[in-house]
Amino acid sequence: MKNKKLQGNVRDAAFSILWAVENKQAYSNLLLHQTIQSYGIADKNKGLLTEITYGTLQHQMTLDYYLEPYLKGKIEPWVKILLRMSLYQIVYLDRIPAHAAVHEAVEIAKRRGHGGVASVVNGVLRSIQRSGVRSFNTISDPYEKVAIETSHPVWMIKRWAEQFGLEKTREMALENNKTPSQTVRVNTVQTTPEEVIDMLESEGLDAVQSKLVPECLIVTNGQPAKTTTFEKGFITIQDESSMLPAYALQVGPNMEVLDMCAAPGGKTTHIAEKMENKGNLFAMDLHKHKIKLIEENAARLGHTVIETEVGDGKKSVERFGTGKFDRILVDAPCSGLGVIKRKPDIKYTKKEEDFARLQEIQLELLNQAAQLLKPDGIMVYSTCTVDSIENRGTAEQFLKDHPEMEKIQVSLPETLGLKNTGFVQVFPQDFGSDGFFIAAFRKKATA
Ligand SMILES: C[S@@+](CC[C@H](N)C(=O)[O-])C[C@H]1O[C@@H](n2cnc3c(N)ncnc32)[C@H](O)[C@@H]1O
Repeated sequence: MKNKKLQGNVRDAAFSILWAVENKQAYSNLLLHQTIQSYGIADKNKGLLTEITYGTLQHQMTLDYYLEPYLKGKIEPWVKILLRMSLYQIVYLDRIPAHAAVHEAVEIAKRRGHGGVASVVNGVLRSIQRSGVRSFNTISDPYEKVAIETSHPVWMIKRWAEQFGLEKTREMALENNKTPSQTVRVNTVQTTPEEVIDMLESEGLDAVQSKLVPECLIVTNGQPAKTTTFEKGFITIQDESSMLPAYALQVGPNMEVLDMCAAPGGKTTHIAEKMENKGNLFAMDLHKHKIKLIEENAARLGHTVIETEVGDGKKSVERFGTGKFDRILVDAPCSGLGVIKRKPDIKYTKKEEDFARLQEIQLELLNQAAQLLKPDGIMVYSTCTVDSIENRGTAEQFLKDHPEMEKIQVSLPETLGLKNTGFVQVFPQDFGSDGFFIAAFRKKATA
């Protein structure tokens, strides 16, 4: 393939991202920002670029299923990517006329390859356009059918089906292919939701208060990260589910608090707000470059209560000693299966063998947290995944290993209306937010 980039061209930019995701294991969300800059994509076209890139990734296996009958013989990998993204536009984007998608595909094929490739691309796309896409009804295996229909690997569908049932799995997988909503958290130390709605409106954005978490606003139009309201520290960009751990922690002013896996600081800054910026809040993370992000966020929001610390949570007793904290959040590294809607490439890069290793790390971090906690102190374990082994499995194993700890009800905003059975698993389809897990523990006063 010739590496002929066409400045300002949305489809060429989308193609280059999809190529890098498939061949260089690049992350689509990071690459999208870089590509917008390097291609000089106009503001009015950024939405379309995002839609084509994420949409193609989200529906990749379905698109391959549609393409398969037309791809006789060997086809170069880059041509397949071009076909996928063009077919995505034809099948899923009503506002793009099919002839425009085919025309753009042919132009890219000519520029990056040659006339022969362009005529194959033209032929395949026009044939599918004429005959329509094939049905899923011929797939007899029920797991494979859901996997192809929703574009998730078969092992993932089987694993979820065993844990939650096939119907719930299908609902979740379909939800994962929707566009995520944009939510922001109001910095309640500085302002109120009503004031922020007015500020955002005066900058041309539309926002409404969420019915679930009181300090959460849903932005229905515009880019909140580009506003003065954001720059001045009145809001944080955060998914609504990620706002729940600070509630579960039952944290208040003048406490000694540790956020053990803190970067980039979304939850640290929320905890600081619940502490009314009074007390001591240590924000630890293993990676130095990520610590900088916490510091930038804290400075922007005006949170002076936060002290950052590069360190390994697995060695935090060495650092802090035992019985030091009133509250500890362990927002642990996890498989991230709850955020597929935002990072569709996770579906294809995760491997089932990653899971056992993750539970080991999670248990090591929780084991340290238990020792760091004061008697009667509360710790919260959270993940952004939907997997019973890492979630309930890790939480139950932790309780077995630590008789000095007891499970407590997860404290949540009442507006959420979640039936609280001790551990809370939010599914992506419950509220349209990320999939998330929360468990809360208290150290027995006699411990
Ligand atoms: C789920 S993310 C945390 C997100 C963060 N709490 C927020 O809300 O913005 C998990 C974090 O754990 C960090 N991490 C991984 N292993 C760690 C360890 N052994 N000790 C401390 N932090 C670790 C990663 O660098 C990553 O930033």
